[in-house]
Amino acid sequence: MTTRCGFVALIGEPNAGKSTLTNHMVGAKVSIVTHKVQTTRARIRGVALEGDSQIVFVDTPGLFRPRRRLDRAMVAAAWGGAADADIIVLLVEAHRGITEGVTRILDGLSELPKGRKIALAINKIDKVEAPQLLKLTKDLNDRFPFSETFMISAEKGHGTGALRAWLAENLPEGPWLYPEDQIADLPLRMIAAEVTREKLTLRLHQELPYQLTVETENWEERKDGSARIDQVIYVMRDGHKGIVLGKKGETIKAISKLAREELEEFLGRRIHLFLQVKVRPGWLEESERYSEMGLDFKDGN
Ligand SMILES: Nc1nc2c(ncn2[C@@H]2O[C@H](COP(=O)(O)OP(=O)(O)OP(=O)(O)O)[C@@H](O)[C@H]2O)c(=O)[nH]1
Repeated sequence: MTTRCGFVALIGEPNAGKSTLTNHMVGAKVSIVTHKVQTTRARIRGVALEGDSQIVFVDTPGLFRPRRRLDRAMVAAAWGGAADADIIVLLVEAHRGITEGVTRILDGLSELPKGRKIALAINKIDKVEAPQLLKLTKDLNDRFPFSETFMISAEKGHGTGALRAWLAENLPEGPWLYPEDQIADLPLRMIAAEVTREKLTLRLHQELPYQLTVETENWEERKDGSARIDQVIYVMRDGHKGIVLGKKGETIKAISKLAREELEEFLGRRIHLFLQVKVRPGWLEESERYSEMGLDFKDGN
């Protein structure tokens, strides 16, 4: 049997639907989907199997205009991820069309070395009528020579099968990166951290959630079928620690409960979740943290 395997980078503006598409393709909730933009901080991968192909999805952070240093690292990571991938898929929102952000991404694509397959996926087609969709398809293809165009609804699953099949056929021949029986376990620690970060984000609406990170430090399988998961929530300042903990620890308790419930549902078994809050001043500026968060595409592959 000839196997195929490779990386597929999903790029697009914030909210284009990259996480939704990854989740749909992989069939598990690997990255969080919220209405807030720029939630995808870590480089979360999902692995999909299609026939003899193993498709490793790279869910890049949004390509937006960088401000702080971390933002710049994210944009660089997104382009780095795209440049290293075997196939790039640009997601454009059907109803928003060619925005300034899309124009910037098209310019960026033109600067990448030639020869790589770059597909266009027009997403959220459920929001537009056919004539508008056809015009956008033509306009985008006039601007960039895409290998292929797909019209999809990541949320409803329309057209995603065709995209997946095309990706599977176009990846390079080679051995699978992940043994079949390990695929399910692969991103679990990351998923668990993302679930907790999602609950924190939803609970603490202000600026704060963007200034914290969650790491799964320990994962212990227990004989009774349950699992113990230890996580650390890193914040920037002592004051933030107080906010995350809440009065008499009420906030962290509520977050822990919500995260545990979602994990139990996702994993289908009992979970003992232990959260700790630690202050790590200036982590936003610590460059070594970026690679730990998976922001350097070349690290840890
Ligand atoms: N109507 C419609 N909504 C969609 C579709 N795909 C995604 N969405 C919605 O669009 C929003 C953004 O989707 P995400 O998957 O979080 O977008 P993203 O590109 O990962 O965003 P960032 O992580 O911020 O870069 C969510 O509210 C999704 O439910 C679609 O096909 N149709």
